[in-house]
Amino acid sequence: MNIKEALRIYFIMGSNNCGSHEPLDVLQQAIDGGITMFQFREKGDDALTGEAKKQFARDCFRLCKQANVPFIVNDDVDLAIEIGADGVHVGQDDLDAGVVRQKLGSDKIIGVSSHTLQESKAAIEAGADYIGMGPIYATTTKLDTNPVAGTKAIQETRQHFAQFPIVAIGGLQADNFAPAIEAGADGISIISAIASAPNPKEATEKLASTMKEVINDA
Ligand SMILES: Nc1nc(C(F)(F)F)ncc1COP(=O)(O)OP(=O)(O)O
Ligand SMILES: [Mg+2]
Repeated sequence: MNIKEALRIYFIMGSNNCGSHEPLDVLQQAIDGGITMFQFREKGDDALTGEAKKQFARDCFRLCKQANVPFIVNDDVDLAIEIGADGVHVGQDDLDAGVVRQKLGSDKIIGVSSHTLQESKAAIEAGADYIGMGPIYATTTKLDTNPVAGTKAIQETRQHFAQFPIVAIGGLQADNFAPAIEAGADGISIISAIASAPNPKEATEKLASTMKEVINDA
């Protein structure tokens, strides 16, 4: 699979990001709207735990598998292994990427959050397949996020690693993500712009059509 293409419209969701919508319906609409990868991120207030979390993960994975959308699990490496997910995303405070690679093997996708060139270098050396960089803009989705970073860290990492897959994250919407791509990101990670949209399918279609224009201009 081409990781850079998978990163184009990378939807991240948990059951507590969907407001009054039914989470599995939101995911199906996002798939129908053209997301290119999905991250199962069940954490924070009112997040599911235990067997309910596992079952929700299996249900999401089934929808992604039917559509050939890669399914990534956030933080929970054991859950990813148990259900046979396509990969894992870990942050700086989660399990070390090198340990994750040992547990998952070479054929799974490992994503790592990075905020600086130093963290990017470490993630790449540890065997990451992509890095998530941000937050580009202020976000209310992740309460313990780092300060707003803008696109500077993406530019710095891109200058040192011309081809390494980078996805931007943090407060991204159809009308504001272009600078992240122009700075060198291969794609965008989205939570609330899809999960909280009145029509998640149309919101995804808008992001995908805008991405086509931006990528062609970049
Ligand atoms: N979940 C993420 N996904 C991405 C992705 F690259 F996929 F866009 N980038 C960054 C994060 C943030 O990861 P982390 O710092 O561990 O916080 P949390 O576990 O609360 O998400
Ligand atoms: Mg994490």
